[in-house]
Amino acid sequence: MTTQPAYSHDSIRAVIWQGDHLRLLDQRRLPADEIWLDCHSADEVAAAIRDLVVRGAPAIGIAAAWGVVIAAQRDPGHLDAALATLRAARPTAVNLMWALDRMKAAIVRGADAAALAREAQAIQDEDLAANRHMGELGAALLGRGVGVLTHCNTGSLATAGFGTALGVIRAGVSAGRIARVFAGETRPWLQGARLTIWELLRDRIPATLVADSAAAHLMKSGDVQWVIVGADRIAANGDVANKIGTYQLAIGARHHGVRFMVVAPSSTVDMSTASGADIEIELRSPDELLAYAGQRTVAAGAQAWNPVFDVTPASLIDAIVTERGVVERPDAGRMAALFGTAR
Ligand SMILES: CSC[C@H]1O[C@H](OP(=O)(O)O)[C@H](O)[C@@H]1O
Repeated sequence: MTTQPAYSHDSIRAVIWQGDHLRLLDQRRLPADEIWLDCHSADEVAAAIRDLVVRGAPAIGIAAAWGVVIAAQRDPGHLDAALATLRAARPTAVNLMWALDRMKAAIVRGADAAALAREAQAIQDEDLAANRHMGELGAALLGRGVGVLTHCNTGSLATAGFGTALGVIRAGVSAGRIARVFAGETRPWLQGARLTIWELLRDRIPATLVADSAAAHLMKSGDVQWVIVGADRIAANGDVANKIGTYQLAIGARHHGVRFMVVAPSSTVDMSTASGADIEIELRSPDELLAYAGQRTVAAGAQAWNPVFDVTPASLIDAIVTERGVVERPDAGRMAALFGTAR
């Protein structure tokens, strides 16, 4: 008798091509409401990326690729303008630029709207396959019965499905390697509290929410052996830009002897960026900090600084897991051995 896992793994699809427009699960409204937003132009797709209707590095690259298809169907004379608008939507996640470069290369080869749709579908399908493979590779590193802490949301909502760091967690739970999952709430936008917990509950994977500020205390307790996170851009020397708060998790992990894993497809690796110092960090509106659920929580007149990513130096990372393989103790030489010297 085979035992079926109690979880469905990747039943969530947040980016759905409808043949002539793009349907996005509105991540601003989760978990309270499951509302879909239809985009009928590249401008609408760019706005959806900018406003975090769709977010997560691979997912915004996939959405942007479909945005190019919409432009090719409706306004083929202005494809360069559509590419530029989509490219400007968010600055840090390199998957966006990677996907648009790939669509641009297809345009240069003479692709029509139908051929561009095949390219966008390939980008989406390859991401799902990469996630499944990374899940196996990452889970194999874990040991047995471990506790893990993750940050932000790196699951089906952030990708074509299954997820990057959350894919490793799904695979690790399936294989019986993970005993406990903790998710940081991920202030200020609460991707961990709102999205990761929602995804894990749908898969019937028990998870415990912790305040971001509880992470060091949790590591000290001994309940966590691995921190597992995603990435928005990985530089040639192995430095990793990821959701704000990742850097302090890596510092805490090293201090407490907790291992630190980054999981991302090769589309997140940017060998043309030498180090994390060269990565543009997105600054978002102070209002994301000054208000909560639409209600102002900070005294009028206060200022706020809201960088939404930080850079974890390669020296604090034990393993970078990609679909091409694992880079342990990453540095420029080990990265070049797997990814070459430039993309
Ligand atoms: C699967 S990568 C997800 C990645 O994207 C997040 O950022 P955001 O929610 O602002 O798009 C975060 O950095 C995650 O690690």
